[in-house]
Amino acid sequence: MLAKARQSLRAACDQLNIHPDVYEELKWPRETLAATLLIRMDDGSRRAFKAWRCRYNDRRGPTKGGIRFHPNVSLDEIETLAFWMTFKCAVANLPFGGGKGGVCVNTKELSQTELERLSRAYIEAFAPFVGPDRDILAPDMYTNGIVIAWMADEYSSITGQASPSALTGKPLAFGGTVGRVDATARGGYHALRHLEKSLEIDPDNSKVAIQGFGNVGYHCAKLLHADGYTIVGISDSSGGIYDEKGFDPLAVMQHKHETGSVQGAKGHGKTRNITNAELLELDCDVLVPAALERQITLENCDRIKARVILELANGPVAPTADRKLTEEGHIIIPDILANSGGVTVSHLEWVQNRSGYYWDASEVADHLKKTMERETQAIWALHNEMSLSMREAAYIHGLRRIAESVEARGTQAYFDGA
Ligand SMILES: NC(=O)c1ccc[n+]([C@@H]2O[C@H](COP(=O)([O-])OP(=O)(O)OC[C@H]3O[C@@H](n4cnc5c(N)ncnc54)[C@H](O)[C@@H]3O)[C@@H](O)[C@H]2O)c1
Repeated sequence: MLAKARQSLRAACDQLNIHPDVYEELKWPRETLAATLLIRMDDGSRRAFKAWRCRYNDRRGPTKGGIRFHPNVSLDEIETLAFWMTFKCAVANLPFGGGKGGVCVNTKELSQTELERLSRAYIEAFAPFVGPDRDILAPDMYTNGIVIAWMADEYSSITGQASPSALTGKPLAFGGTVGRVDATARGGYHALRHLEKSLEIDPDNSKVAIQGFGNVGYHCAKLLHADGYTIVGISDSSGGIYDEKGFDPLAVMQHKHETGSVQGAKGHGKTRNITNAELLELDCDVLVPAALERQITLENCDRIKARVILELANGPVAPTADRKLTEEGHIIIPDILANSGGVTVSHLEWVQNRSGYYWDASEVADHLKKTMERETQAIWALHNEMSLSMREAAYIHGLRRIAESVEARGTQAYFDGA
């Protein structure tokens, strides 16, 4: 994945005439640390888990990015996600570079106490890498507020002082910010709403399918449902559900809490169970991938019917599929814009922790809305002016900002006296 991301970067640098120093800086991560976490399990046995933390680029500020707990986590995935974070932070104009971390683990096989030991072991292994001015951690797939609280607690124990700003996504009582829980979904929602007119979307007559019903997918469903969109399809790791007449996301979440799956939840009409593959191919206006990367590939992109794809997951559309879908007229609101609301509010958490002054919900919400609208508008304008896909426009928008920060430190032209 990183090799592919690098190819797109090369193309964008060439197209924009960006100084070669910039590509040279961005083609590899600045540093990646690997560790093996050894955990004592509840039955007394020992288990080893592979873990990574990557700081991709810190020209615009300390690196920032989530930690993913998933059985398929790999070095390539972590470095690619850190690359995307670098651009995402630049797209949102935050004073951060990009980072990412992960542990190869199926959290469903761990007890809560084992999960706590694993979370603390992660920080123990990577503490020298981390810090409010170095690398700031956050939640990602299968790492929630309590995991971050254990990590923040461990980090404070190691450093011997309260350092809440080294991790964001903390619970409110532990220095978290209001508005973080649904920030990623809300950011994507603002991006979509801002484009509704341009894309000729009428919420009251639009059908939405959402893949993934965790933090991001659930809150997105709630926000769009409240605006009149009909949520016709929802899925999680165990499969999906479809109802032409739509679902109430709250009722589906209640069902998931009770049974562990969205399957079996009832909608407003004739509900049926579907597979995750079918969910992506549903007849709908807006498709929201909010689970894993590479869900839409060359293999299934011909069967995608949604005109608009709002990428709340990171990298859900493979590059080859992205090209094909774009040529066919689908509009893809790319991940580095669509899901940047999470890191935007994480930045506010970091600011509040550092200043010791906490904002109220409306201040956070206003800031998020303004940021999303401003950056969405800029990217939409670039997309139109330069006849680019929205993804290309978003990368170029971020790349320009990163390039400025690299060039501010001097390029070959400066040293040649040109
Ligand atoms: N949480 C954030 O603030 C944030 C920020 C930016 C991007 N993202 C991205 O959004 C995506 C979802 O993150 P989240 O925080 O909601 O995670 P989460 O762990 O809360 O939820 C993930 C959901 O995806 C489902 N899922 C897992 N495998 C699946 C599969 N094969 N098919 C369908 N569904 C599957 C799970 O059942 C769960 O409902 C990830 O790609 C993440 O990187 C999250």
